[in-house]
Amino acid sequence: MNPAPNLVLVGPMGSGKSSIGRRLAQRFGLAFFDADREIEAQAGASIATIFECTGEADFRAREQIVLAGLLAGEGAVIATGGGSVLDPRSRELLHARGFVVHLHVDIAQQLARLARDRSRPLLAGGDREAVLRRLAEVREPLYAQVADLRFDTAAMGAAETAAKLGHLLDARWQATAAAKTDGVRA
Ligand SMILES: Nc1ncnc2c1ncn2[C@@H]1O[C@H](COP(=O)(O)OP(=O)(O)OP(=O)(O)O)[C@@H](O)[C@H]1O
Ligand SMILES: O=C(O)C1=C[C@@H](O)[C@@H](O)[C@H](O)C1
Ligand SMILES: [Mg+2]
Repeated sequence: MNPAPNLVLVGPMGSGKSSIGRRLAQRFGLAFFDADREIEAQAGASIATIFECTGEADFRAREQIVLAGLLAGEGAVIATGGGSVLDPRSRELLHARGFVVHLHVDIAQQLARLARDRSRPLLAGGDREAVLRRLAEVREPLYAQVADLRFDTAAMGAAETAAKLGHLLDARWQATAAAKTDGVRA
């Protein structure tokens, strides 16, 4: 059984990890952390600048360290970055320290949701659809590997997704967390 000290959202860019995570934290009265924003705060630079100046490998190293730090805590909702599952150490920690929800979205929806976005460096050059397909091929099995629950967000807006997922988690995660963690606001 998963001790589930944290509620963690994984999934591809535009699946709603940040927007849904913030709403779920409000619903459950828990702290909210967005790993991408924590990386930026620690680096004193935007993700785009990190990619540009020190490269993706440096970003991934930072991502692993930040995620490990967040997962060491308890009682939080954590929105991960889309590539957080690439690192095997992160996958192990996600499994050990979180009730992990895989937010699923199809590529057409991703393209629509991110159409105006200019902050994600992996989408900065050229054929966005091809990039998203390539990322999905590698990552979808990894999201599935770490997930306790898969939730399809395709047909819903952000508020409805958060409400429906929150309701599902009342039974699935909240009960587990309340029974299994000591002193955690659950
Ligand atoms: N279920 C949803 N329905 C409609 N729009 C959504 C939904 N979830 C998120 N969005 C919108 O899609 C955009 C991207 O969402 P968000 O930033 O939460 O994705 P993310 O999974 O955190 O991406 P990343 O991995 O790049 O951090 C935002 O503008 C958000 O409002
Ligand atoms: O899917 C990815 O690899 C990324 C997703 C974002 O959350 C950021 O972590 C960054 O833009 C890279
Ligand atoms: Mg995000």
